Amino acid sequence: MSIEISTELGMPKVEPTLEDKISNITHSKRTIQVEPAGFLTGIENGHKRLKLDIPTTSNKVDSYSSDSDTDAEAPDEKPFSSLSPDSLFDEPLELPRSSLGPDQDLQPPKPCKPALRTAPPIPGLFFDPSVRLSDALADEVAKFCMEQYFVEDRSGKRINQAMLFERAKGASGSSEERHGAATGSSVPANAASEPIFPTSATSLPPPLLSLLDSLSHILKPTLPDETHKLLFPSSHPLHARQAILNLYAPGEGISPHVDLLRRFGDGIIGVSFYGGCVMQFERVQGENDDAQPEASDAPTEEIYSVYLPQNSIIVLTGDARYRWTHGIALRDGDWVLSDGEGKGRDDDAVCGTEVSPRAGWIPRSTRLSITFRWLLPGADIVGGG
Ligand SMILES: O=C(O)CCC(=O)C(=O)O
Ligand SMILES: [Fe+2]
Repeated sequence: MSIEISTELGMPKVEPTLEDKISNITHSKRTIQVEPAGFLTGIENGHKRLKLDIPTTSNKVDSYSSDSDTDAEAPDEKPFSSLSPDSLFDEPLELPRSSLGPDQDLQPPKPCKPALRTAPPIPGLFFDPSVRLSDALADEVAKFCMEQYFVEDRSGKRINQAMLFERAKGASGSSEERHGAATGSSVPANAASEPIFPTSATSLPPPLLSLLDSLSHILKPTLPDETHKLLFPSSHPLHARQAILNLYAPGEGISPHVDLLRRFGDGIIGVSFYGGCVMQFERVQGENDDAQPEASDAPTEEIYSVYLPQNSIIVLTGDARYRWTHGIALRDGDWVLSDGEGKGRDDDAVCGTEVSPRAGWIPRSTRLSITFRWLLPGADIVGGG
């Protein structure tokens, strides 16, 4: 079953519940699938899945051909083809806009500042382009996700987002149960006002659990101990994880956002599959200043762009998670500093009509991302009214 949902992209000040999102959205674009793993009561079947078919603007030409460029009510609709409804801004933000037009697909946006290939100096952001999943593991995980979640629905629409949940260990019910296949019937039409998660299935599917296991090993030597512990606690974790899977066609992206403050905790892991893209980080002005108690040394720039190659891993904690937005511009490709360049030096980038000879245009291909986040207490109580 499909449910039409829509969202105002002018973001609400009060964080919406899933029910709010289902009932209030008006401009959204993603066809999403929710794979519940059960921490709400009320639904018997552990394999229900919810598809939310959202009016799409995934066609990049459409997104630029509209004459509503100055439409103040939907300022963020055009530059991005996708918006995770689970990752809304806490405040509206002015979005960067690509200068690409429908006939300029392979033209770089100008003025242009090529993206870095290494981590920018944002506290709490960990990224090392040489630390990657093996091709074999990446292929296995991506293949599983594609076959399991990114199928066409009955109307032929491509699903491009799936959310998977686990249950916190120690919560009532068996924490050891596993569920893999996302098969079964859809939720009832009034799902938005009912608990949508079953009680039986309680964990992420095995390929994602082994991905987490590998990530723990791969990241161990590169992360500070406390960051590694935050992401991969050795004893039972306090919180349940959510995995959000996003599939991007070339030209698609995600609006700059801070992952919901009251729904997700600190410590976010993002993995890129199939293709790379540039992720842009922009310091949040003012609004989230009290989200985290400790202040940090201010980086010199307000905006950084970083190229995330295939099979790479990025970790956001602290400031990077709470005080900086992340987003992916709607573009067919990205200007990226050449290999060996971009060690975080400001003078590597050239702006204006010239682009640094040390930068190259990397066309986008299909990209799958898997993002792991901790669900905060109460974040599982969605849609129950
Ligand atoms: O695709 C990505 O890497 C980012 C996804 C994201 O930020 C989100 O779903 O909140
Ligand atoms: Fe996000």
